[in-house]
Amino acid sequence: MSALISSSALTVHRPGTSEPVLAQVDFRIQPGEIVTVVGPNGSGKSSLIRALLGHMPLASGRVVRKRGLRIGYVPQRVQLDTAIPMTVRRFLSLPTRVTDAQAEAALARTGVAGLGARQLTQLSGGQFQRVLLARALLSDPHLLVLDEPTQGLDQPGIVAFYQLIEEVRRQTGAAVLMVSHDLLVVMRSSDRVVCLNGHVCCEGTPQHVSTAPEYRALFGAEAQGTLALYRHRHDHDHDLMPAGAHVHGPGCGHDHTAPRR
Ligand SMILES: Nc1ncnc2c1ncn2[C@@H]1O[C@H](COP(=O)(O)OP(=O)(O)OP(=O)(O)O)[C@@H](O)[C@H]1O
Repeated sequence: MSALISSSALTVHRPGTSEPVLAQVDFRIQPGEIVTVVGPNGSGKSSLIRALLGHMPLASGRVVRKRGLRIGYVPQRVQLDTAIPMTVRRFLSLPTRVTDAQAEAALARTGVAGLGARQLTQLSGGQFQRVLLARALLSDPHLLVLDEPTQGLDQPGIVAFYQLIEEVRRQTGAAVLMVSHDLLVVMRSSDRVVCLNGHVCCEGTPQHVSTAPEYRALFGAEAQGTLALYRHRHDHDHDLMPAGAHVHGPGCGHDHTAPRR
């Protein structure tokens, strides 16, 4: 299966800096995959997204986007000019005009049906994120790209938004590339995680990344929480079997050094 976007040895500089913001990044995302990029502030996550989308020049390396690739992009920040009133319906027709039926269907799909007449400035943070997602879906994308889509949401709002992303993937088959700081939710919802700090520190399944020393060094105490998630995702019960006698199911791979439940 050919990748939707791939990069090899991608290196980018920011204006006025001599050190690369990102160095030698090899990356790929396949159709239907959910890939999340994590990393500390300033580690180059947004730069990677922008370079992959062709929104910033490469210092060296290569990016290949599949021919005819349709991308739905939800940027990290949207500047709303509060002096210019704009309804959700009108916003959905920017930059490409859509019919009322298309607009309403997109809002329904992201759980904000009936908000078309509302002013953008009157939406809650969670509603606004869903409207942004609805707009990104209007182009029927092969790939959804979301840069910190849950910023400013509370924990239930974050969980609900990720559930929505998984639902959208199920319904549309679109791949999803995300930047996120919500480590626990990321680990539950992604197929693959890329841990970045100017270069790729580690990558792989959430289970692999959460146990990688590089990830634990970067995220410290927070990493313990995601590790615990896997230590408790056993496929058998220790209490029912004598010590050492249990059998692992495929992919269980839990840590025997962890305290037993
Ligand atoms: N417009 C810009 N001009 C110059 N340097 C920039 C610009 N935008 C970002 N940088 C620098 O590039 C580096 C990487 O920034 P980037 O926004 O890619 O990181 P990030 O991992 O997405 O950070 P965050 O988690 O804080 O959003 C940082 O050192 C930042 O200061």
